[in-house]
Amino acid sequence: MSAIELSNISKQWGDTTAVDNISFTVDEGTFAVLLGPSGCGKSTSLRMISGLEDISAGQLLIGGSDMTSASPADRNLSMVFQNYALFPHLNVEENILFGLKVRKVPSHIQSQRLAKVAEQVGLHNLLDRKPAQLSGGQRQRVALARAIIAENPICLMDEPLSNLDAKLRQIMRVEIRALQQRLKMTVIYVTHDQAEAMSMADKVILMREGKIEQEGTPEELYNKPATTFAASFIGTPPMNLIDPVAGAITTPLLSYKQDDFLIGIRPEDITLSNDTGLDAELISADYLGADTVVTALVDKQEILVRTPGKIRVTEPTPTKLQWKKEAVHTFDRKSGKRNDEIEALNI
Ligand SMILES: Nc1ncnc2c1ncn2[C@@H]1O[C@H](COP(=O)(O)OP(=O)(O)OP(=O)(O)O)[C@@H](O)[C@H]1O
Repeated sequence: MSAIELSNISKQWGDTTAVDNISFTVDEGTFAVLLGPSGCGKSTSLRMISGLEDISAGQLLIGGSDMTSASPADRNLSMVFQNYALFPHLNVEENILFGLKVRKVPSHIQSQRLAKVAEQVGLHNLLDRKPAQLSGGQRQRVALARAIIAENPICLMDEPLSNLDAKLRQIMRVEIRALQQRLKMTVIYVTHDQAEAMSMADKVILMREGKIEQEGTPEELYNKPATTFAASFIGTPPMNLIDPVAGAITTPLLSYKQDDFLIGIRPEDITLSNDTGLDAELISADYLGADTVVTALVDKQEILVRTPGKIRVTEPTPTKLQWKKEAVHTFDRKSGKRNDEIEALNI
């Protein structure tokens, strides 16, 4: 039985359809990420699961029970928000215990759980502090502690790391994932950051304009993007989408019906060569430390190549691009859908 099951869920505001007939399941103990660009309906979907927003159509099951119209309190979910929603006048301990006090949980149980949770999230030395006396990461931990202490099996998180700097975000990603695995929580986590989704998720649900574009493991989305949208949303830099018949690309990249297809090749799957390959011109380089992302021009199409070490490009430099046949993805030009029937050729 799935922990959460959405069937044909929609959200309508007047003429606006924010969420359009989506269905997915999240198994117990799974870390699921709702991923997609701004405005695609991630937060609305999460808020419908939490009960903070009504469901316009469809059915929501939590632990097998119909919760489509249940009140938020009856759903037994915890929630962590982007702004943490801490009470400024309460100290860390009072913030963490707030929900248990409201529910009149006996005080000896409150103390036991507080000691355990404060240790788990590393707040045991800061229980007397007010939120204003904490760093961003510490505030985030208080919000997490408050969600965990409720001991609800399911936790919903809406962009919980977006107020933190890049370094702390990376640390907290690892912490949240480790905590989720240790406590065997079921998590649904909203983000627009594909790197966050790739590093944390068991299952990614990629949304676009209120619909689900693709769902699967991070590896599935990376290795077999179902559409050009998924291909260009996952990966940094994203997959190159190349028009094989534009301008001077006369090399036969595809075996037939070339003009119906686009080919996709990830920057990390292309190598630069002096001998053989597709003629190109290097026009710029972006040095990242361990590697360099160079921009190569083939006719008028820019193709990004991730190459090890440091490369400098001071003037347009001729080169050749090579890739393996297995690295080529093919997509229908009109629908944008992946089509593995098309045979790509080696370069
Ligand atoms: N209360 C509302 N009334 C009308 N439209 C709304 C309301 N809330 C959200 N929307 C619209 O619904 C769509 C989805 O919004 P939602 O906040 O779910 O997107 P999101 O993917 O979470 O975006 P972001 O990453 O920017 O938070 C957007 O077009 C938004 O403008």
